[in-house]
Amino acid sequence: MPLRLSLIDHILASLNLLPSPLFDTPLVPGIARVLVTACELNLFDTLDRRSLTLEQLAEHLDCHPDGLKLLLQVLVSAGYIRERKGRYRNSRVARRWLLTSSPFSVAPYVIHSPDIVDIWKNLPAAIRTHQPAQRMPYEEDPGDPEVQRQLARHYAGLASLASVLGREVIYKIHLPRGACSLVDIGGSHAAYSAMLCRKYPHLQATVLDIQPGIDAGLRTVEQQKLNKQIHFICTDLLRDSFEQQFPATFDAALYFHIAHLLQPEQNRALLTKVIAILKPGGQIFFVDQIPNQTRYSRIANTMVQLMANTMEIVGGTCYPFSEVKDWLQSCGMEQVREHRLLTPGATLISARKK
Ligand SMILES: C[S@@+](CC[C@H](N)C(=O)[O-])C[C@H]1O[C@@H](n2cnc3c(N)ncnc32)[C@H](O)[C@@H]1O
Repeated sequence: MPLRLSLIDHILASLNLLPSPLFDTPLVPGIARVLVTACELNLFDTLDRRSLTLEQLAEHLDCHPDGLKLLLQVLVSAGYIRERKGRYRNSRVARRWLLTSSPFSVAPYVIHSPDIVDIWKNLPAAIRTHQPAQRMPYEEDPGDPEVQRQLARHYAGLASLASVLGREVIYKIHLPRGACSLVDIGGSHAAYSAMLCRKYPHLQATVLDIQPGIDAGLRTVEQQKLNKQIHFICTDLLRDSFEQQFPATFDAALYFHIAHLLQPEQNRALLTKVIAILKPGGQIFFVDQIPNQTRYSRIANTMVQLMANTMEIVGGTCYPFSEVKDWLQSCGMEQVREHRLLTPGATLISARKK
């Protein structure tokens, strides 16, 4: 965790004797920038399974030792690096969450996070006007090399998030016996489809997305050798008709992290199209940041609140369970259930077509 308070810090802060707002800024954004820099330098992978002296590490990373030492001091204070007798090694947190070799690595999401921070420069405008202050990255010109780099960071970040959240979500998804077809709405990197295809080896998944998302998904499919099970269709979810393209034959649909991008009427319209291509008895699985889900996790609530602020800037928001349930029921779904997840900030909702 970036801010690790000592007992004395904690007591003084709870007595309101410390200027706590100065921890939130500039201290936390400063630690965040240090962490992003360390990931971009590949510092944690360089320390994988070994400890190095400052000079050795500086040589590997092509850095000046005096500059690197300042970065390392913050990483040690923040708990990402340990230092003993002049040698540096990864902490437990870094080994589990930041190493490329770890199945739980969120390093690509850390590297993508400055793109999210950049959106927040438009927060005052969005708060004042309650209108989108900038476009979603998907609406930018995909031919622009800077947009291509940003989207590549975005999809890599989302795929790494899937490696953490996906295990829990996929464990909770139970497809009916004999289910063989899945449609993954805006599934891009295809990481969730890939996990479900491994859980259900007879499943055929169809991922619908724009071309840059599909390019990310094709890399997943190639790495995991799932090209016989996962297929892609380039489509505009909002504008294109589904029924002409697909017969109503899907056993299940994933609607993961799509709702927060859209306005309520757009969600209703898209869900209507998705549900129309499900078989009777077919299931939809919906994952998103749902407000007010937990009283016990302040982190989870703050993450959802920040996501709602971020989405407000680009024309979306986070929706409560009652609203999602209403959309699903009005589109002909029943048995709408929410499933709490341990991973903070996400909720799974499932429903069945009548
Ligand atoms: C927030 S991402 C979610 C990706 C994935 N489902 C997940 O949970 O990680 C939203 C996805 O919707 C796709 N998308 C956004 N607008 C779209 C549109 N109009 N047509 C097709 N795909 C779209 C994006 O490319 C992206 O893959």
